[in-house]
Amino acid sequence: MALLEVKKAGFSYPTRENVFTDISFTLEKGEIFTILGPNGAGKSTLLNSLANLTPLTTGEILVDGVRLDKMSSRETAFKIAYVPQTTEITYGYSVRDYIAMGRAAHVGMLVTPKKKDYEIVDETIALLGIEHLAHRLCTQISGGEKQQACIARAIVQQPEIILFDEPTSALDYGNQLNIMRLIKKLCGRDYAVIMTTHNPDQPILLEGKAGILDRDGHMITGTVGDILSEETLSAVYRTALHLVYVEEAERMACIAAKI
Ligand SMILES: Nc1ncnc2c1ncn2[C@@H]1O[C@H](COP(=O)(O)OP(=O)(O)OP(=O)(O)O)[C@@H](O)[C@H]1O
Repeated sequence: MALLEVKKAGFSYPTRENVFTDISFTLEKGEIFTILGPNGAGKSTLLNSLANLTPLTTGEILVDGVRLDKMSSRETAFKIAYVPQTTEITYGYSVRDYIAMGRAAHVGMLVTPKKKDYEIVDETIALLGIEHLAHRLCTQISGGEKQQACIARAIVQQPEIILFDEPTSALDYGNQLNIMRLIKKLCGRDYAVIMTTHNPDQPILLEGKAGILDRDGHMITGTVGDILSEETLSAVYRTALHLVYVEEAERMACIAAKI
């Protein structure tokens, strides 16, 4: 039995039918699934369903063989953590206390985290290299720094699957690559990761599985090597793109044609 099984998943909003249809894939511990697709294709909508926030219209999602829509929010929190695209942190918590809130499913909603919980929080702060932010107020940090705090909060939840919605959208280039390295490290620690991105180089760097969602709500899935082609990427982004092997970087790269 797979850790995550998505079977013929489909979703419609009352005002927007078939945002995605007939999506199927599986994910095991330690695997990464990167979702690409143009603006408005339905990537965040799919993640919302995978996070058990919005139920599918058709099909089903199973986690360890249990239907996700039958799980309570606490049961879901033990299995799945979600890092949404934007999080408004309006209260004046310190970054360390905000991250500690990720322990809620373990300690109880209104219970103060214990020493052991703060040890997990501090380990995660060190893992992300954001010690300098720990005692700053969430209301006084930048967008990219908030994104890093949200990622840390998801990790301390100690789920089995982490969903990242464009986790690098607010980050400088160095920190984008740090998050890619962190995601690889998380997979090495047996977390399964699903993330969306607008950067086709990211699935190439991460390897593993990928899905390309098109404007009609259809998704092709497979290994990165199998499904990322110049034809598919150029069609999805409606622009000429090349996949070239870069000797110095020892990898393929997605390069836009001259503009
Ligand atoms: N609450 C809603 N009600 C109706 N339609 C919605 C709602 N939220 C999103 N949509 C529409 O559903 C489609 C998919 O939106 P979604 O945010 O999932 O796309 P996305 O692939 O994540 O886009 P982006 O890359 O721009 O973040 C879009 O056409 C969007 O306008």
